[in-house]
Amino acid sequence: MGVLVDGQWHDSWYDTAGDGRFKREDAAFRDWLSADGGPGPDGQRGHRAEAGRYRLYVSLACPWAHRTLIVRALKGLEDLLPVSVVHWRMLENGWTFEEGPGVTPDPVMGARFLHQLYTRARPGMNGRVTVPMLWDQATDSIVSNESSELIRMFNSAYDALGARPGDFCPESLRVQIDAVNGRVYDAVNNGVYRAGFATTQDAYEEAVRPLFSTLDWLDGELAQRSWLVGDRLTEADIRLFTTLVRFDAVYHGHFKCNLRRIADYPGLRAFVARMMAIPGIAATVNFDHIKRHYYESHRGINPTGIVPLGPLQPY
Ligand SMILES: N[C@@H](CCC(=O)N[C@@H](CS)C(=O)NCC(=O)O)C(=O)O
Repeated sequence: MGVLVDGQWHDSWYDTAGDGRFKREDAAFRDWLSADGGPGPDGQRGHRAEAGRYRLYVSLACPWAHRTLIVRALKGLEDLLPVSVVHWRMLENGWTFEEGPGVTPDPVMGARFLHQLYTRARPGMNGRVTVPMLWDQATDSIVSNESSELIRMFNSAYDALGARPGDFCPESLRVQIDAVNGRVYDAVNNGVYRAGFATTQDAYEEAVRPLFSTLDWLDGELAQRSWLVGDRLTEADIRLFTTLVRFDAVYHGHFKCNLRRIADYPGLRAFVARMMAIPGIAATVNFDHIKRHYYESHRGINPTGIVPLGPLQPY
């Protein structure tokens, strides 16, 4: 794990010095992919969607990258938007393309490390090298490395190029979707990381308590209806799912989020099963990469790198 400083790679762990709290850095690349190359909703620089022009870099372990893989699958973008998968283990060189089951080599520059693509796009780059990342082969640069924005782009950018119909963030539900996303992001998606990477007892408890009160609330909501917003699958469900599906396998043990398991919540458990049954979604879930990434990469939390055998049947 490391960070780029003036374009040079430095091996370093997250800085929680001071109050013991993990703080997530904002994504560095925030351009927009659109059908006509026009600007994004907040005036971001636009890139025109074209078949085969872009490449999505993901880790199958990463819940943020997983969002983008799900929207890609639901929208049927497999032939329009190729994917490169990094190795699950993220140590002193960050994400790599080391050979391994499910890992795909980088065709853009034969990179060994993902940080080489980041410095190719921005030679003096400062900041973290993260997945997901969308590469533009025409401009030889990065469009975006922010998953919440990438899934909104994929939702419509390829519609005129043969994407499967489907709107996972309809205008009429957007205010509700944003409200649920905000709550789920703070307490659940990022909450598990704030618990796992905390380096003081207070910082840990400050993350775990709202995490479980939010899971209690979500369980109640999903006991009454199938989806979080309206009566259809939306982006809010996809964003919740990628954390829940990892929860019992890694967050419960490795990140010490162990007041309850998702298997103990009838509403949440049924929700994960419902998501897994949607055609295309189960194929985006790789428990081998998920478990091995967390337990083998975070040596400060799990120094031996031993990967637990359970749970027997995650889903
Ligand atoms: N805001 C980003 C966060 C992405 C992120 O933190 N990805 C993790 C993997 S789960 C990563 O690449 N971490 C490497 C690092 O922080 O150095 C997004 O949602 O796209």
